[in-house]
Amino acid sequence: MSEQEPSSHQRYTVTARKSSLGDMELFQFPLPIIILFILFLIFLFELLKVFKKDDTSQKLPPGPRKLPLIGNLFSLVGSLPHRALRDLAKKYGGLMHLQLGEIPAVVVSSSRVAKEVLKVHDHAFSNRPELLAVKILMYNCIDLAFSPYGEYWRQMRKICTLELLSAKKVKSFSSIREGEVWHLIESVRLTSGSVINLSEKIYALSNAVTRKAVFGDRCKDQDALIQAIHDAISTTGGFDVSDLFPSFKLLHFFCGMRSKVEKVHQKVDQIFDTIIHEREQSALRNKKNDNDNTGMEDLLDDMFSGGTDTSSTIIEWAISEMIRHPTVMEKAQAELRQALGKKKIIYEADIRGLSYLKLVIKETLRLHPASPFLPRECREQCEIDGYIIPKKTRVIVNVWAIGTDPEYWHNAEQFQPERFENNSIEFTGSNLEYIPFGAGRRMCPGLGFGLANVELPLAQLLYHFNWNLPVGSQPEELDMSETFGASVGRKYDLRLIATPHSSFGHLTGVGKSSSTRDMGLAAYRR
Ligand code: HEM
Repeated sequence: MSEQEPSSHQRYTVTARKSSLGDMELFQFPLPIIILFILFLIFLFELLKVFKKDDTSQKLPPGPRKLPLIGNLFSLVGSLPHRALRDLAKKYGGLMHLQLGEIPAVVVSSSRVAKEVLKVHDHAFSNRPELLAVKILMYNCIDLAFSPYGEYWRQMRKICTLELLSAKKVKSFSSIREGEVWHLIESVRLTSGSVINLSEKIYALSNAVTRKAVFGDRCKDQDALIQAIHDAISTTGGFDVSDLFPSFKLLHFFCGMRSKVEKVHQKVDQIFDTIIHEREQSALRNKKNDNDNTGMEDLLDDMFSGGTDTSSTIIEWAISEMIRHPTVMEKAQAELRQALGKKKIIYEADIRGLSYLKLVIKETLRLHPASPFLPRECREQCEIDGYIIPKKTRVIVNVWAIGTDPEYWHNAEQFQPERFENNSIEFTGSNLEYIPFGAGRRMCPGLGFGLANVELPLAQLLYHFNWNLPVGSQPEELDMSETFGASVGRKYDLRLIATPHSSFGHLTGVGKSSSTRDMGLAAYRR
């Protein structure tokens, strides 16, 4: 051993002395610095976990880098979710992985991947995500739209498609639609050239049709119920704090979502109680009279909440687009006025053969799908495009992004109904580049009813009136901003001036003379 080298005993003593010196120095740091240091270590640890996860889960679809706790939520700030997700998809592709708060999600933004999800692996993606608002409002998700995939859902769906929403049933409501549209036309005509809030009128029409189809004239609280359903729907967009951080119960409390939904639920619940009571009484009376005409109707209550907002939203967007594209409006009006001549009363059968009107509706549904997302959840681990989608991943099919994908659509964001001329693209779920009603097992069963609620009002509004913006506004100035909920509607109400079409002299005076008016309504009540 050389003189300079310490003995093993000396080495031990030096080390021990160093470490005891270190301890002393540590305890000399002020407490806040130590706390900050510990917090920093925790943050670092979390960050490493995220990177490590990214390393080990290479088979997840690509996506932007996730931050601890909030994941990719910051990427959604600043624009509406369907637009923000489309912009992200431009960078990361048609299948993208995101972490939305606590929720792992994949976003589908191309028709090719949509085909994989909604057709090839439809079975694996046929669940719905569990949303707080839906859980509270729909008595723990027992409704058709949000019930988990399984036997219960299958039975409900069968009854609904075969009995409640069959073509025969939809047709049986035609006199309700015809009568209510007559009321709308009358009320617009009476505004005689002043600016009207057309959004309100269209919404009231959809409510009235829904209300009458569901309750007839029996429910006392119809208006309150429809309003409550509207409020309820606005809470089910799926991007609320409570849906992105389901286990942070305290956060739900502070954000007020739970109490808001519970209030709406209480209102709906009270009204349903009254309806059930009334129906029990009526069933008893029917039983006494040996008259069994009850049956399916109770299920309708649950079903029709989907019908009101969607139909009115589509009519609003169709007219907005036509205001911005006057040549389209003129073409649609010319078709109607040519086909209907000078008919006073218009029935659904009269507009069945109109082709341009259908193109206008199709194009509106492409640019403004009432539901911009199909909300799904993965029931079992699945492989798509070589990537793994773990079980329970939330799946967001961006219907709007797919419908405006420039790879499939020429001038994708322009309103051109002619694009549907001479091609076989339909919204029945077989063309995956165009899915406003969804596709696969959970596709919308209310397609027929929904379209019937759009076609007749739109046709009559165009047939009877010419439409203009308030004086001084140019068509291209019409604000087309959107607002996000379960459906994407206009942010600002549509205010227009209606001028009765000049060649309809027969309409002038209708309404002033009650006998003419009654004649019209009687025709609908045939
Ligand atoms: C024209 C208006 C409508 C549009 C654009 C529309 C759109 C949609 C969409 C995109 C879905 C999700 C489909 C999927 O996940 O693949 C859906 C589901 C559904 N829609 Fe509609 N809908 C409309 C009208 C209606 C009407 C009038 C009703 C009922 C009277 C209705 C009842 C339902 C139900 C019950 C579901 C859930 C089906 C299930 O999960 O099995 N919809 N709708």
